[in-house]
Amino acid sequence: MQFYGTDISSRLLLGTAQYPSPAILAEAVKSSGSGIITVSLRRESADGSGAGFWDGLRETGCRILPNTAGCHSVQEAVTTAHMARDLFGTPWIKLEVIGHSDTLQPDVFGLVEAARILSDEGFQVFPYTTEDLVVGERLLQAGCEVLMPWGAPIGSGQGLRNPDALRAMRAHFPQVPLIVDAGIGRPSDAAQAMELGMDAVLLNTAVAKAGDPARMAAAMAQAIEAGRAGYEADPMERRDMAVPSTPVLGLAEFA
Ligand SMILES: CC(=O)[C@@H](O)[C@H](O)COP(=O)(O)O
Repeated sequence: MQFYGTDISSRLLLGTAQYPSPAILAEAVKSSGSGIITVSLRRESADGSGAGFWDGLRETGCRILPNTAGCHSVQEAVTTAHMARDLFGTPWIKLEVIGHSDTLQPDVFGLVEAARILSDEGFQVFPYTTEDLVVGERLLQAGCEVLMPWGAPIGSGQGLRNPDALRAMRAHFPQVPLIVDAGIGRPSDAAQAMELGMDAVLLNTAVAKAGDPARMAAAMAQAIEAGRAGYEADPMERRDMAVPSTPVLGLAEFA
């Protein structure tokens, strides 16, 4: 599996915010087996006081996917992406343009605009979007080669709110890498996303806020692997009626 031509070692992308300590974050990253971690430039200080934190992230050996979390306008997101490229030396950017402070849902109009600007400038954009197919198409036209539909509002831990729409997305964009981003609460949510045919899952709060983040990170990784294996194994169709699973041949008959 590749994102923008880069081979991906794990289908779990991990967020780095809200951990009780940098040491616990490092432990969680290690036990997740994740090869990609995402970091918010707006949430960490850009004046140099965040430098130790960013150095710690680099030491994990993971590829860094900077994000524009907290940006509410196209201009803010584009400027933040420029800072991220300077700081981390990567063309990758997880693009968030937030449209609503309560739901933290994407402003899909601003998102498409920002995606076009950044793609034209050579960025490889990972857009945090809704499951809307038309928006997905516009993002691809804007230059995105990956889509990141939300599972549920960021930080809510609600699990997949609209699995049917994610299934439709998979069918509509069979060749596009799809990463469910946000709202995962439990390993079963992550497994469900993978069973729907998603290529990867990005999550943060579920691990950072778990009682034992390292253990939860490992559980998420296992769930993602199991869900993917289940998808690839081509599950049986659901049936409306019972169908006996044990043969009746050879049973004794009583007159
Ligand atoms: C870290 C990050 O990028 C978040 O904005 C992301 O969307 C994850 O959401 P959860 O915290 O709900 O997993």
